[in-house]
Amino acid sequence: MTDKLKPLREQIDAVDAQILDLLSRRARLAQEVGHVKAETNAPVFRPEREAQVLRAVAERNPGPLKDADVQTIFREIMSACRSLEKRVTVAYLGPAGTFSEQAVYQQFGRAVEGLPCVSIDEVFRATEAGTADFGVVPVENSSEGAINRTLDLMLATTTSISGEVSIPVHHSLMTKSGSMEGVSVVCAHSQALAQCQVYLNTHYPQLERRAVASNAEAAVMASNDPSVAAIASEMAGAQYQLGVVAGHIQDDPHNRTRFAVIGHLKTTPSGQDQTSLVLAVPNKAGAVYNLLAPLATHGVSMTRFESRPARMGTWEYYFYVDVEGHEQDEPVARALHELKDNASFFKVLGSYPLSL
Ligand SMILES: O=C(O)C(=O)C[C@]1(C(=O)O)C=C[C@@H](O)C=C1
Repeated sequence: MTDKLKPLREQIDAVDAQILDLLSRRARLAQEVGHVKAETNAPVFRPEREAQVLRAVAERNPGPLKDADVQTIFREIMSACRSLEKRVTVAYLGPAGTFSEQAVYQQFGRAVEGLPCVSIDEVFRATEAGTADFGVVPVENSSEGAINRTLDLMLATTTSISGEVSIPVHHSLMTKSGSMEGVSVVCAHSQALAQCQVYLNTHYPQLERRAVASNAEAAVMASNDPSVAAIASEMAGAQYQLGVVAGHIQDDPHNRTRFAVIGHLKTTPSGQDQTSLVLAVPNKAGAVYNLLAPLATHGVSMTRFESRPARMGTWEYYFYVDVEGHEQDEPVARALHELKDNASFFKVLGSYPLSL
């Protein structure tokens, strides 16, 4: 067996040496890009370029590695190269171990400075103030719908959206001991409790359910108190040394959360983009129909439509609309121009690459 392995391992060593040489060459090129950018004060993080690189890698992938795995490797390569130009700071809803932190790594790779914040408001504040270069905030969950606080703050602040990340959300029930003996309360973020209600009703109907600020906070509580069970990601459980009682307990096995990357960057078209808008119309019959007509006229697809009360006591609404394409793409630009004329309020939240 060893005789057969030896020559194969020698070949792997030789390939690794080549990979390392190529990586160093790539890193030096990124450093040069960094110098050029520094001269013109150009932004280091370019999500549209990174999306193009990752799409090209998947298209060129000859196998046998899976496209998603090759993309993960290249995301980390770009992350490390980018950090030679500048290590970007990204604010997210903490503490460490939340799905928001996972979303940060999914978008930026591991070579970033994560800035855990206590609330979604704080993520917006840190990003607006420039304490963080970017922020990552939850926008919607496939089972529970929109995260209203995020929608309200997108309307109210000067940040724009420069990317989106969608991640699978799998919840586990965890305790300090890995068993449910002596447990009287289960803690989690209210969204997670809602996403696991069928499981909890079936298996633990007698347990008190307590909503806390985040699933990671629930994990911290469970790590300090054997009477507390937490619902959180296994990543959070591992971070706080919890034992898993049951995994994948969310009612919807395909449960996902979409996150937005917010900042001050305006991205240029990547070829496969989406544009997010907030609109309002005067409260009269047919107004919403007329508002959206330009999208159909110019063949622009709407992928999301969400309404939020304007909170002025007048039964007026803001509409959060996502359309396919970049605001600089000709049909989108035309449609937006006409939409703006029909709307009593119009704000482009951002155009950004579709998540992979
Ligand atoms: O092409 C650039 O603008 C780079 O800075 C290089 C690079 C990369 O490593 O490929 C790194 C960071 C950017 O976000 C995009 C790409």
